[in-house]
Amino acid sequence: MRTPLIAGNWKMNGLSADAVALADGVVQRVAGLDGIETVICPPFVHLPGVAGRLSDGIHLGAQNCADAGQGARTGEIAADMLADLGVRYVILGHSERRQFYGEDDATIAARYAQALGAGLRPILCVGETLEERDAGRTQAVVAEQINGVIDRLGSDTGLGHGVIAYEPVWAIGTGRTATAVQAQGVHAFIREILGERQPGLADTMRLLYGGSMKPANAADLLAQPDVDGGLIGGASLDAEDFAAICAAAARG
Ligand SMILES: O=C[C@H](O)COP(=O)(O)O
Repeated sequence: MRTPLIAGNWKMNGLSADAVALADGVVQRVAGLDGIETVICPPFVHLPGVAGRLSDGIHLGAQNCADAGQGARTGEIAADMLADLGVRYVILGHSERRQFYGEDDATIAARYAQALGAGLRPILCVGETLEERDAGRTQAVVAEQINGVIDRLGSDTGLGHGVIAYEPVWAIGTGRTATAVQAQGVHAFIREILGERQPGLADTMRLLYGGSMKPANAADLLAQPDVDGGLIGGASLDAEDFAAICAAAARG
């Protein structure tokens, strides 16, 4: 039995007062929901402010962590610094990091290893561009992204207690969502990869869908057998919308 997980990725939005108000709005609406886990991932600078507002079952997440331990890495944040603030989850390999900051499988794997080492739960993002989907390369791209991390982590640790988020790049912030059937197809494929590479995790690892998930389409997506939750961008900036998605996950 996989507990549904709904994670809100606030991306680079909000000043400190906005972050606290949004966290309060989420806690107020989500705290009573049973049977789901909720994570909110504010920008780094808002982590301490938001940490003090959360209640049981609502965890703190970060949007990245460094690919090395503390030291000479200007502008980076080490995984143990995040753990020290009460962060439990960390998003890694988001397509915006891959696209705008050139993060590749090697750096993502190094970040993943750092996160596991600090006791954080990585949320590894994978997904194809529209061009890749149109060229029939969705499975190849997703497999390459997952295997690229597993190969570098080595068999001792593997993906550990992480989570995978399937986020088709063409659905992120575009209002264009993968259909429930498309999402389920890729999630089932990811489970096949896990079955081959990390058999112990194939049934237990949670697979999130991300890409224009909203209250209107959440129930349909979350009803799919291999969709165990969502990684929510735009809709996580509205406490009511985010709570409605959490409620759909709790009902499903
Ligand atoms: O991390 C979240 C994803 O990028 C999805 O963003 P979105 O819900 O705004 O499409």
